Amino acid sequence: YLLSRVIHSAQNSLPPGPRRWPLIGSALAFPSTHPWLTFGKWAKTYGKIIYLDIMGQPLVVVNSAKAARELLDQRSAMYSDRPTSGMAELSGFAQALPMKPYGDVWRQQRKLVAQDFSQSAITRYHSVQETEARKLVRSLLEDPSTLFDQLKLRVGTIIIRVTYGYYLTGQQDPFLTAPIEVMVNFAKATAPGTWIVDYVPVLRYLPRWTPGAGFLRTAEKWSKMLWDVSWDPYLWSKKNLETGQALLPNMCASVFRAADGKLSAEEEHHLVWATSAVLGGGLDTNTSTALVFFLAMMLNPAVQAKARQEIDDVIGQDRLPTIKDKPSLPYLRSIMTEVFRSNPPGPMGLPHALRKDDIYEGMHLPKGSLILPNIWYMLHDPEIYPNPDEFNPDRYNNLDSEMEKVPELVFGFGRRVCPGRFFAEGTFFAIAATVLATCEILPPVDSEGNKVIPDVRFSSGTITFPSAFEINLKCRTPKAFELLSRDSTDPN
Ligand code: HEM
Repeated sequence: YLLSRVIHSAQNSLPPGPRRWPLIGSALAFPSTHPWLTFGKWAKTYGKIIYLDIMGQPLVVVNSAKAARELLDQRSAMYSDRPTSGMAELSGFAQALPMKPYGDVWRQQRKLVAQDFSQSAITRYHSVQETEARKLVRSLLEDPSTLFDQLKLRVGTIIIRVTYGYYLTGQQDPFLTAPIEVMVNFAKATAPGTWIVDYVPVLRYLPRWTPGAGFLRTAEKWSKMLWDVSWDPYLWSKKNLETGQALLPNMCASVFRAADGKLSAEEEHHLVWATSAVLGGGLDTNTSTALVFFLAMMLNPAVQAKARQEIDDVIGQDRLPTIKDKPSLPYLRSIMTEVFRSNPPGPMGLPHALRKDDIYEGMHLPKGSLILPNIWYMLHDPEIYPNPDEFNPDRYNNLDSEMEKVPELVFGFGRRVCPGRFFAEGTFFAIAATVLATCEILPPVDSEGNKVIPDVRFSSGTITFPSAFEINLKCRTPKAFELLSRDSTDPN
């Protein structure tokens, strides 16, 4: 009763935001690309919580880490839902846990992922991550111009191997090319402000032949692709667990074993969509992170040299670093942190949805609002990170308590926080440590021997990527080259 009275009195105190017009609300002001940059600029005018209304759909942008913590973490029972209608749902993405509404099905799927990728369970995947990192560096030494393709291949190999026990045959393997294509659709389907049907759900009932209903045909096509991408590797894994071709351990096999090989139709459904979420969650995010790392290293030779020195001091040159060495390499951890801070792969995370009316610092946040955390701005707020555009791993003073604040934002919030965080950090560490221990990352040179420094832009969308750039890679010593050709046999 009290809350409803407070809400009533706060009816007129929605958070500030751009002007709202009748019917369309603030649709005209919604940025068509890179919304995190515009929302960040708006922080100066409107403050850290911004209210928009797109054709009746309330949207709340959260520009402050403190507010995100207080709302999405501390009030997580109210803030853990996802938007339930619109293009993402029409395209089938709401079947997999990242976009599932908060509830039992989400809980079942999430449990499967959380078990297999818990901090203690993932040590059994270390050797897969380390071996693929070595293969990556070897291929890059052969031809550094293949950086983008090789990264997709190696990150894809890791995630598909640990999820289904399948080892990719190469870059053209459909088990890799199909999910990459589906991730492009995912980025488009979930980009806020793109689809009118996200705000006017009744449009989904348009007859398919009407002008303007093209999005329905697109959604149908995307939905079919998603279905195949989710079921095909799962069915392969199920069949080949019996033939012995599926490599162990892997997530599907672990779930089968725990159930004595007998899954009900419902359990099988949960497993298919949970594994599909792992594939989707782990592919583009880790590729984007590793690309930003290579770019940052090429542009910052002094940072690179300092990291190499740390590895030489702590590990020496007779073996390669393994993921177990991470706690003893604080400078390398600062570099990883700075990579995440400078360009978080998901600049606005994933939208949460608010289940009930709420009041925050006297402002009314209406039930059903989409909550968009502007992670990018939280990590570029000059009051918290002075000179935010400078790549400076020293800003953390090697302190884990300072570093930790970055992944705590980059991997999302509350009950929806990324369940793949520690596995993702393992893949990233394996790549970063292996390449720094063995190579120098240099800019390419033109025909006259001048360094070519690329002008890199970042794409818009749910997961952001740097535009194409090239690197040069020089192996440090013959011994380093020799170490790279061994698989990691760490029995962890
Ligand atoms: C650098 C790598 C990664 C980053 C930056 C990242 C970031 C995120 C973010 C921001 C969210 C949304 C959290 C929220 O709603 O507040 C998320 C969700 C999710 N991520 Fe990751 N992620 C990464 C890697 C992975 C990996 C490797 C996996 C697979 C094991 C994974 C699986 C998932 C899943 C299943 C969800 C949905 C969780 C839910 O809705 O309950 N992610 N991730």
